[in-house]
Amino acid sequence: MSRPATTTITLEECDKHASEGDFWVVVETYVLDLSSFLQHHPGRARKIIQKRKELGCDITPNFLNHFGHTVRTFRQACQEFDRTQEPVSFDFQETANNKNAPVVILGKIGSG
Ligand code: HEM
Repeated sequence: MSRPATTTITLEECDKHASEGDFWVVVETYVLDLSSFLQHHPGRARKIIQKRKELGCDITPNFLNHFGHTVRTFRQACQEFDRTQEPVSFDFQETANNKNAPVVILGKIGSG
């Protein structure tokens, strides 16, 4: 069964969102909007920006080096996205008190 078009995003589209105020990355085919979260990343904004410059928008291997609880929080949000097929906004425990720093799963990489 095909997915609704709104949840399928091309790599080319993701590539365009590379500025600090408009910053998307891909982890395990999920497209994440980190525009709000970037400045609150516990490992500093520049770590993510630097990896994105080196690798392009898919930073999967680097994200998967994180603590287990960070990866688990991400995967739970992915499950919710798969269930609802709608964008999912979530907080990591490190930034949960700062409601201005959600990560949003916008969709999944596909051919459009
Ligand atoms: C979707 C959310 C996140 C993304 C996309 C992300 C991405 C990244 C990337 C690409 C790096 C660079 C790794 C490298 O240099 O190889 C990094 C480093 C780091 N991240 Fe995250 N991260 C996220 C969430 C978090 C959270 C929730 C924490 C809190 C536990 C965290 C803590 C760190 C720390 C401490 C480092 C620095 C490690 C070092 O000094 O080399 N990140 N992150």
